[in-house]
Amino acid sequence: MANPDALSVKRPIVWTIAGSDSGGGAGIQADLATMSDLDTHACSVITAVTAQSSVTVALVESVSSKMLLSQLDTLASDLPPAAIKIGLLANQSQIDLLANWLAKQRTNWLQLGIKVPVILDPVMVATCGDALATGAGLDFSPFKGLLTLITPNVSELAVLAATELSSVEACILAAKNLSETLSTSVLAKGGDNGPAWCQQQANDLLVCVGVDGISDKHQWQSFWLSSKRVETANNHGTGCTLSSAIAAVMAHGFVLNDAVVVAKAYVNAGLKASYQVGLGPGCLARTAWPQDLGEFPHVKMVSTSEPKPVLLETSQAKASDKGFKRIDEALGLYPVVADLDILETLLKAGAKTIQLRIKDPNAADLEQSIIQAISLGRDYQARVFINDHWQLAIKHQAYGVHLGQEDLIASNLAQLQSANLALGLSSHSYFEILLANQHQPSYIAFGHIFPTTTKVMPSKPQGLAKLARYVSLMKGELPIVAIGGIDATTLASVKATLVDDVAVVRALTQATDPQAAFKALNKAWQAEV
Ligand SMILES: Cc1ncc(COP(=O)(O)OP(=O)(O)O)c(N)n1
Ligand SMILES: Cc1nc(C(=O)O)sc1CCOP(=O)(O)O
Ligand SMILES: [Mg+2]
Repeated sequence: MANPDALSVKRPIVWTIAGSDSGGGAGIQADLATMSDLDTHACSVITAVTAQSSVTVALVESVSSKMLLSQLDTLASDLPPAAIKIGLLANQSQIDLLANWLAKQRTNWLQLGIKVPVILDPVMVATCGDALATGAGLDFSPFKGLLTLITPNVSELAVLAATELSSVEACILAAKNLSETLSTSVLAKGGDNGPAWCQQQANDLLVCVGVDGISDKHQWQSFWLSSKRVETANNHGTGCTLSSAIAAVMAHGFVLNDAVVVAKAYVNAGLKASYQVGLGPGCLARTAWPQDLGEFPHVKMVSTSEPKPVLLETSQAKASDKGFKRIDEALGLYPVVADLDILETLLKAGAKTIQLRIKDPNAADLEQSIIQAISLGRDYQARVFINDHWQLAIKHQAYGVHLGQEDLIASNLAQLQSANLALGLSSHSYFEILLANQHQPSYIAFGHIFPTTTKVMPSKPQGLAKLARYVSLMKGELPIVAIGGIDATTLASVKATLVDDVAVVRALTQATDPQAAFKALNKAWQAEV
């Protein structure tokens, strides 16, 4: 069970609707290789056949409307997609036909309660510089409201926006305008050497529009995703690989923001292992689901006061100065409780880490409760974390503070760090793990693993397969604490993912004998797998 792949029940179906690249590095060929490498079953709808090598596109022939439609209908009846990637559309009539078809299917799927993510890579030119689509300016507006994400590179964005993108601000504006015009999230890719402002490193801009299952604080926001540029000439098929990886990861049930960062890590790893073939740019290698944190991008929310992406050298140096207190002993079974009686009961039962979580900021005896919880922690030599109320935690010198991603924006982390408090941060996705990890907290909580009634969550239950993926990504970096719906019946399966620690609320607070419940659960947690 430690191997996340072993937890995938079956290969979800992903479609690529794109053109054939006879050279094998891009188009349908790159898409199928990527989708298969990322544990999905790939189906193809071919829009055009290209006579293409690494140095030239000799001929492009689009398939007939009849053939395009027949491929779509034939697949839909037997191999319905969990996600769709659209690449080369050879002419305007293909755009119109596909948009019409998608609009009808979308209604059918929605009636069945199915939402199929659609990722459009607006391919216009091959890596060798030759044009692939015919017609001066393709009009993608028929796709309005039908897409989940569009992934133009900076040059394609400039064509779509009919303007030069010579500054960061111009790029942000064009991406936001495109997101409004097509009612979709946008990933504007700065990976190819483009304007001067994006040559130093690879900066992609993600504009989030109505993304399912993410924090309200990230909705409608834009983020810079920055990676060091991988110096290689072998970049043929990078855009195809990225967009098909996004579709494949979404087909596994990850939210859009996660799919984008995983796909970026996949492309970075693929570029590093890329190989020369033919006389022109060679191809990306297929390196399977990324498990190396170093391949993932740095994430920065765009604000009007700080619109520019970070300079990676500087931000990495800063992060290492900023690390929060390391926790030497495992947190273990970590109860999260709302009052002092149960806090003391569980300390008596042997809890060595515990959290006081009082959600009402106007609770009459809030400060007094916090003082007493901290003092009880000292009496029982236990680590007491205070949820949310970081100023009171500093004032009364708690062991640590637990904050959500939403709380991060309103908290002063520098103050917490200089007071030498430990910091736990919540996360609910790869994307939030990256954001949390950039603050170098003492641990990262990840949830909710199973359904919970303790709080209303914007995200879906993550399940064990995702938990195992996050654990394998973060092993050796920081302790990961699993939370949400964990009880005596699920504890063993959570432990089998090799997660470091587990936090529980109801399994203890709603037990008839919380002390006995703690002892039993703790024994099960401490037992060898
Ligand atoms: C260990 C642990 N993990 C997650 C949470 C949730 O924290 P947060 O996202 O701040 O939500 P609230 O608890 O404040 O509702 C937690 N408290 N503890
Ligand atoms: C407080 C909390 N935070 C979560 C997160 O995923 O961030 S899940 C959660 C509730 C956990 O309660 P129970 O153990 O009763 O399911
Ligand atoms: Mg909180």
